[in-house]
Amino acid sequence: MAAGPVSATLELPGSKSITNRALILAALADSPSTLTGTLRSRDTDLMLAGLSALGIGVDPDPHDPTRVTITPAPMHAASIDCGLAGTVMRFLPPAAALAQGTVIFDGDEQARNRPLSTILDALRDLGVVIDGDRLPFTVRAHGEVPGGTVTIDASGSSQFVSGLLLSAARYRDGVRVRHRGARVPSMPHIDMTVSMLREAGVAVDTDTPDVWTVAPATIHAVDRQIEPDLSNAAAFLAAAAATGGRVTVARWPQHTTQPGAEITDILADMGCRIDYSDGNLSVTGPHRLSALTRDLHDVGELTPTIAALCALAEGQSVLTGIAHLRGHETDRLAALTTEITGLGGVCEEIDDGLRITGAPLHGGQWHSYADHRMATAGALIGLVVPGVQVHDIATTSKTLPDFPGMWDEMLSATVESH
Ligand SMILES: O=C(O)C1=C[C@@H](OP(=O)(O)O)[C@@H](O)[C@H](O)C1
Ligand SMILES: C=C(OP(=O)(O)O)C(=O)O
Repeated sequence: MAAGPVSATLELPGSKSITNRALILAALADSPSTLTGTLRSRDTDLMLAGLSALGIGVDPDPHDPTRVTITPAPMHAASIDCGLAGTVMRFLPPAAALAQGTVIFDGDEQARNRPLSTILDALRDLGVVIDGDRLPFTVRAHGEVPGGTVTIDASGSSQFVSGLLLSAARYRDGVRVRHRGARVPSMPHIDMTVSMLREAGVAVDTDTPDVWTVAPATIHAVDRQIEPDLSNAAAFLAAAAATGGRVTVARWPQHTTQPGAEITDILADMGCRIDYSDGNLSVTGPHRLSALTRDLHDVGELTPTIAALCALAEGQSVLTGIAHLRGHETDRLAALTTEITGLGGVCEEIDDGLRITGAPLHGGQWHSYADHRMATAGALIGLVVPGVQVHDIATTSKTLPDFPGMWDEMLSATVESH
């Protein structure tokens, strides 16, 4: 529990989404790249380990592990652990298809349920030989991929499109991806992919909606400074919202492709005040949070944080556009419903989202389902509800290994300021 309204200033480590894109692009580039401020967490370390297993040079600075030099090299046979990371299981196979040899992919037991066949079928259509439709699967690579046009239904995950585009310039004929189906979620994450490809000198045609075309091209090395992870920042900003306190996140980018930036708009809708000055973003929580009715289709990964706040808000919230969260780290709609209800809250699953009505909550167990964002959502509720026990808080190491330390730091800064 927080001793009162939280009051803290924090620095967040690098963005998971930018780090894992930058690593793939650096591995496929024409010369070495140095990435500064990379996220070092389970998801990004699995990406580093996967690239290294394929033969790519991976050299963290011994004095600063967030500064990593990636040296492209011919890729060879390897065994790769994807853990539970969507960005590894969907971004690495298209790159591994350019190796010379057999590449075996596996991951956590729970990762075997995550949707994957869409991108594996797409790779088959582009000329890659793959055994299997989900983890574990094997890519039988022979150094070249023909490429071409492929039609997929990406309504289950934007990462199917991003994964194909990131390696497309290295395929013989490039790649044109056409989406056919219900709308693609997390579209800003695809825009992030396109923008990073363009920064690496790769032309991407996005003139036709739901069609992305990458011509064969050299991927140029880019030395990047990775921005702080704004989706991870969201949990800390939400702490200000939940307690009526004030949290400042330093180095908040003025312009960003990270969808997590939308948290400010969402918190403002719930009654928070947002201030931005000199690169610092501050959120001040209201006395009582207002309910929220919102389509979260573009920012699905913020859902656990927002749902936790809705459980604490006054009135009925309706979160829509997030049916695809059933294929995230866990079925997040079911998990949030079970855990919020377990603390006496009112939460029900609807077709494409959640309906949550603010109600007095009581203490109890909050299960994390190996999902980093479920764990942080439980911690958030535990700030204002006595006796909430979050199981397996260590699962936050997926994208923020020091979450428990940073959370404690935020709370101790709060006590000092009272
Ligand atoms: O490309 C990315 O970096 C991501 C895309 C989104 O995936 P979905 O489109 O599967 O939601 C997001 O939820 C995930 O956390 C990261
Ligand atoms: C959905 C998420 O992760 P992944 O990259 O594993 O899909 C997430 O971080 O909320």
